Amino acid sequence: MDQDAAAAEQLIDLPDPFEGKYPIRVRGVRNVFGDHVIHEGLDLDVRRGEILGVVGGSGTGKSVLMRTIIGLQIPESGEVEVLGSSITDARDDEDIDIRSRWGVLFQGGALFSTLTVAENVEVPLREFFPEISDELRHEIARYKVLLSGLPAEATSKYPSELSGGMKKRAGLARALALDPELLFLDEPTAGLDPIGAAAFDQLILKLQQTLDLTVFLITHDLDTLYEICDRVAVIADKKVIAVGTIPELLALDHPWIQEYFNGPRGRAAQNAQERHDTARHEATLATNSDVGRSSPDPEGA
Ligand SMILES: Nc1ncnc2c1ncn2[C@@H]1O[C@H](COP(=O)(O)OP(=O)(O)OP(=O)(O)O)[C@@H](O)[C@H]1O
Repeated sequence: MDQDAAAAEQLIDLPDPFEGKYPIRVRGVRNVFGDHVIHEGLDLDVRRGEILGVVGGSGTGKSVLMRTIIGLQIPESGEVEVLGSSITDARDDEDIDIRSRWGVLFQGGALFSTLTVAENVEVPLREFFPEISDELRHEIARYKVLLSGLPAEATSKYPSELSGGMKKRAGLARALALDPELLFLDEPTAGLDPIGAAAFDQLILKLQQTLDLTVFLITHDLDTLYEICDRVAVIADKKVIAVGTIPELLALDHPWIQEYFNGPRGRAAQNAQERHDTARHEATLATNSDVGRSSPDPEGA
């Protein structure tokens, strides 16, 4: 090999500088438990500022993938890069630095049962910012609880005193404690009634827009996918077999994708979404025509 070719190969081998477009990049991940292969050659890019829904049949490895991305599961091979830093190669201090830039809502909330809601929210603040005063830490926790849609009284309640929906909101408040750039949500609407689930969807959407979050959202909830996800990643056959908008996925002829989105529940969610879109459109038209009626006539007629 001549010198130029060797130099070119070296350049190609250099890692891409992090330009912020893909805060999460997963390449060739293989996860195995015993002789059970969960992921084989799994790739995924998550775009900055999107809500990415992650779907797949039960046991296909959605939670294992999330745990791999946040460094709780070490893959047998492959690479995971978050915010430009390798998770798979991270030294301890780097790892801690990156951990403070994401928030996680685990299935079931994973709240400490012996701590109040506010104390739960304070846990990451104590860990990453031990220098801040008690007063400021209490104030931040209270603010995050309110931001998550809980009443102020909830701060002093214990998890056992909360409904399922309130527990999710408390878990969300804790996930938001450090003003994260990335939010990981594992089945956030599971176990909520349809009204509670829809409200939680809207809360996630509002927070994502207000706080400029990138959201990795594992769900089985078709309404959530239609209502708030920008794109959806489908896990099947041990890898991400497709990523795209729902119309893009519907154009694929993979049997699981077709059954999922075009089965009875998928069609019901699609119809519900169409009805919502029509209602929103009509409401916008009605508001605009009201505004038109009450506005002064620009021509002075
Ligand atoms: N620590 C572990 N040890 C052994 N097996 C595990 C471990 N964690 C997960 N698994 C197995 O890996 C597979 C994928 O699990 P995972 O929880 O990621 O599935 P999932 O797609 O999130 O499923 P669900 O939709 O039902 O929550 C399952 O068969 C599970 O039993």
